[in-house]
Amino acid sequence: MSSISLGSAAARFTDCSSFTSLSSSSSSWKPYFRPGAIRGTFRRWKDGRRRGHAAVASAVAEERSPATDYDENDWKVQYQVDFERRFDLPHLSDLLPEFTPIPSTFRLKKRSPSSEDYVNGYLSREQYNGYINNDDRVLLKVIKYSSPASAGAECIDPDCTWVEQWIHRAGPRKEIYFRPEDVNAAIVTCGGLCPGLNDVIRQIVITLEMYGVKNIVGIPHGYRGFTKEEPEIPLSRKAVQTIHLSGGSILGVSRGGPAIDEIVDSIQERGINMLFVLGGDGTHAGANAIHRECYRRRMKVAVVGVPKTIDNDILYMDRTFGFDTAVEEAQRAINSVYIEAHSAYHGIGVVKLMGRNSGFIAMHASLASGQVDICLIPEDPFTLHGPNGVLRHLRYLVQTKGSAVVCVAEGAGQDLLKKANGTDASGNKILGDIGIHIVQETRKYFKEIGVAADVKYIDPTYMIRACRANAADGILCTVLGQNAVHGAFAGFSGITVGVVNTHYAYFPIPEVISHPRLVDTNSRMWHRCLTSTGQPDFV
Ligand SMILES: Nc1ncnc2c1ncn2[C@@H]1O[C@H](COP(=O)(O)OP(=O)(O)OP(=O)(O)O)[C@@H](O)[C@H]1O
Ligand SMILES: O=P(O)(O)OC[C@H]1O[C@](O)(CO)[C@@H](O)[C@@H]1O
Ligand SMILES: [Mg+2]
Repeated sequence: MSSISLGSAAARFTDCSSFTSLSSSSSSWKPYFRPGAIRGTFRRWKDGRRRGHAAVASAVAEERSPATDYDENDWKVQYQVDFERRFDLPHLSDLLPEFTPIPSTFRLKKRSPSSEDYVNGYLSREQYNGYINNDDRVLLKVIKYSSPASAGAECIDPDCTWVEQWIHRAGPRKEIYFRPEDVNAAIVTCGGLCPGLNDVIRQIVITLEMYGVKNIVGIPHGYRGFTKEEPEIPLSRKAVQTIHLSGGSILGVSRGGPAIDEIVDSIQERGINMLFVLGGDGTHAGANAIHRECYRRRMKVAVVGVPKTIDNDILYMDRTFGFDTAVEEAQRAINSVYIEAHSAYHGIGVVKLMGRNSGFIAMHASLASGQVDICLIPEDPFTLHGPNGVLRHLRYLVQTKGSAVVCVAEGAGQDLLKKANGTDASGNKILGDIGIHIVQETRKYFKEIGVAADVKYIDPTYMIRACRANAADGILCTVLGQNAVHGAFAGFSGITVGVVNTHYAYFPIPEVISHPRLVDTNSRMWHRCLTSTGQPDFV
């Protein structure tokens, strides 16, 4: 375990000279958040003291005015503080305030800065090397609603139609909380496979080495690798140089595994002080529990996640790595099933795609291919039988167009299947096979009505997941991997990294896994998909 000294948490927050109080400008602005407003609570109050947002929050909770600056606008402060508190990042110096940071060892420029490169104790702009300030924010959301009613719960003020939300920007900080020579970094990949896992592993290793880290290991087969018998896998730039050229994870994956206590015991015994966790919602729940247990034991361990899921079901992010590749591969399967169906007499092609809770892959692949007549997702219930059912529409399609293609997400229509399939080792519900069910019911239905139908079925799910990342995902993985390392060196723990409005941001883990991100069936995108397929309502 490393043990450099860290400074007070306040050292993380920088100059506040540009802060404008909320009330001083409140008459001229409507938004809940505006650039700088979120940062405001970290800054100087009217009494000249600096306080963090926690002080504002407790003052608001006690119905005191936190500072005269905030007097007239309690609802704004409350909402702002709530939002800001939710998205504030846990930092090791919150736990161990005695530690002070050191200048970053991550340099993009060849030349190290000399004393002339510093102005008032800070690196001059030229020497800044693209470092990110802890006060920098990325726009999560800005919406100008047409009426307060359509803004809904996001606007507390009855007149408000404007919502802005800002979150922490990812990237290298000019001060770091670990000496590279003290770092023992470990990487673990959990859950199911996903295109790009090797790309992220590779980039984490490369970036760690750029900071000067020598001790990097991989934990084999997910959290299961934290048992005593499992030896670590040594990692270096040389070892990972070409791993991104194939799919899967060189470390292996698994579901289930040891209890959090046992994992943290193992982290302690192995002396790991930076843990990079690649996985989905379950993995992140585990990562957060590990972070909290390390915190409880006062262990200086930075736990940083990188969300992995082809399902794209993580909140707030533009997309998760692997999703783009999955959509591209899914299109190939749709094209094959289309050709089969189109070439047969009264051909019906059914393709099942992944998507446990969320139909993003099915929706996007249907939109991309333009060959799908019926897209079925978990978020939009449907019936197979009856006058408004899928089967009646299939009959109409084969009799008018000659063929039809159905694209179904694996989590769709689970209410139509027999219940109680149990759970997997991680506690996830085992889904019934909706693809097979649709095929069987279609064959039965056409036989019963005496209309010929040639039903073909493709289940490409594991082929899609085992692919190597495409170019877009390759870039995403690279940037996420780098930012994961920057986050750990910056001293954050219990965080994860994602792309938001094309910028990269850090999130506290609980915020992104509070529930799965779902396709909004009132969204324009789902309506576009329905326009493209031409399917009616199936209820
Ligand atoms: N709530 C939880 N708390 C602690 N650990 C968890 C929790 N949920 C899952 N895990 C652990 O996280 C690991 C991965 O979980 P899971 O199998 O659900 O995959 P996932 O990360 O959600 O990825 P995928 O997208 O492939 O489903 C498992 O080892 C599991 O034991
Ligand atoms: O068969 P496995 O490995 O349990 O994984 C299946 C699950 O993994 C995912 O791809 C990712 O969560 C889901 O869509 C799917 O239900
Ligand atoms: Mg999951």
